[in-house]
Amino acid sequence: MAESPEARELVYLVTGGCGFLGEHVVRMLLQREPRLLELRVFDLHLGPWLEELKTGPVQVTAIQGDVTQAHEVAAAVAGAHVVIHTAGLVDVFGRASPETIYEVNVQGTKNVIEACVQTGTRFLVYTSSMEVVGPNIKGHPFYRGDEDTPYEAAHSHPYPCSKAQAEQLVLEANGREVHGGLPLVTCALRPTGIYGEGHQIMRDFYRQGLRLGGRLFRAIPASVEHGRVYVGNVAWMHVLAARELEQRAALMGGQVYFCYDDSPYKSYEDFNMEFLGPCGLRLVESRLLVPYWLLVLLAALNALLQWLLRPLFLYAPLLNPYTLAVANTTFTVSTDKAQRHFGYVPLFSWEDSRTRTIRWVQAMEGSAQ
Ligand SMILES: NC(=O)c1ccc[n+]([C@@H]2O[C@H](COP(=O)([O-])OP(=O)(O)OC[C@H]3O[C@@H](n4cnc5c(N)ncnc54)[C@H](O)[C@@H]3O)[C@@H](O)[C@H]2O)c1
Ligand SMILES: CC(C)CCC[C@@H](C)[C@H]1CC[C@H]2[C@@H]3[C@H](O)C=C4C[C@@H](O)CC[C@]4(C)[C@H]3CC[C@]12C
Repeated sequence: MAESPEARELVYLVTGGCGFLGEHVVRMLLQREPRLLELRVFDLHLGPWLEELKTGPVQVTAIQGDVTQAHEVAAAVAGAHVVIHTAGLVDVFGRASPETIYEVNVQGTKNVIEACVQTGTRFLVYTSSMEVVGPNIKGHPFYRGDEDTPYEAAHSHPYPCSKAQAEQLVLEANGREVHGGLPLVTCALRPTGIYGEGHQIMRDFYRQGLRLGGRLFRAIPASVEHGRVYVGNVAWMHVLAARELEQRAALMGGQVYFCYDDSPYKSYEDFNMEFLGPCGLRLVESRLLVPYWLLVLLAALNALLQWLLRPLFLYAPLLNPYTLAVANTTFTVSTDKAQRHFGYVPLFSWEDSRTRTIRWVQAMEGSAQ
């Protein structure tokens, strides 16, 4: 006898659903959550691509809203079974003020939690970050660690500080009584550096390489490992975690999970070359040309210029003391906690992830291909 299709009855809300990760989560939910009845996509800026999703069997509701506005969040959350909170201000380049970063990342997360409590939504998955742990300001390496590896998480930059505070709020909210009397169940997912279709920084590196005549110059020693994870696998992990939170509330509630897959351990630049190489760029060894002390000096100069020029215009290059420290400190994870707790196995192999990302770079406007 053919299996009867599962009833469509669940309402999901994805905050930040039009961002790099958010779009992948939205598309993954539509493909892989058969019980979905309505999908609410909440974002400050709605993408035109949402329109094409509105013709399928799931009701896709686009909500233009701001997570810092408690009433807008509460209205969007009301009646949802599950919230996946990916909205955030990802800024390590000094584009936004520290106050704005806290307002969006911390106050925004408080608003999401309070909305769940007030309206009776029981399941909340939060997109945290590896940066909640490190690299720390002391530059200590974190070499293929897991969720229990001891590490001194000392931060000073507003972005990791805000993500750490928000994650803490989400974990503390686990077990709170929501409207209707049942407990809230929360968990936090911590991606390392996400890559894949739509990754703005990969786009920036590619364009920079084209401007430099097809070359990029190595700044970070090849021996420094930087954790990377494919966006499709991060999205899949969110979908699975959200699905399993109800059945495995006692095990998963209040837990953190690193996001991982089979992407190889490499330096930030060598990893990028896995995609940019096949698209015509090459990485020039430049250790003698650009010694590390010069990079530190350039990064400090960029920070000074940013401060001096701020009254006139925003100068926010990729290289600053913080990004240099992150790129130059080994931080990689090796864990199977998500598999043990909720059956996560990467949906995309490394080969798939690589091929998809290369195709996306090749399709970019102005591509060398
Ligand atoms: N990109 C990475 O490598 C990475 C790694 C680890 C964790 N994360 C986390 O993943 C999440 C998504 O990151 P991303 O890389 O997709 O960033 P992104 O900037 O592409 O997406 C963030 C989305 O949030 C929305 N947003 C921002 N402020 C908002 C507000 N006030 N109200 C409503 N929506 C708002 C933006 O419009 C955007 O669509 C973030 O929480 C980030 O901290 C990202
Ligand atoms: C030294 C320069 C030549 C290279 C600069 C690269 C730099 C812009 C990159 C390196 C590492 C990147 C971060 C890392 O992948 C992880 C995260 C966590 C996530 O929560 C937000 C993005 C962030 C901070 C990446 C930003 C870009 C970084 C610093």
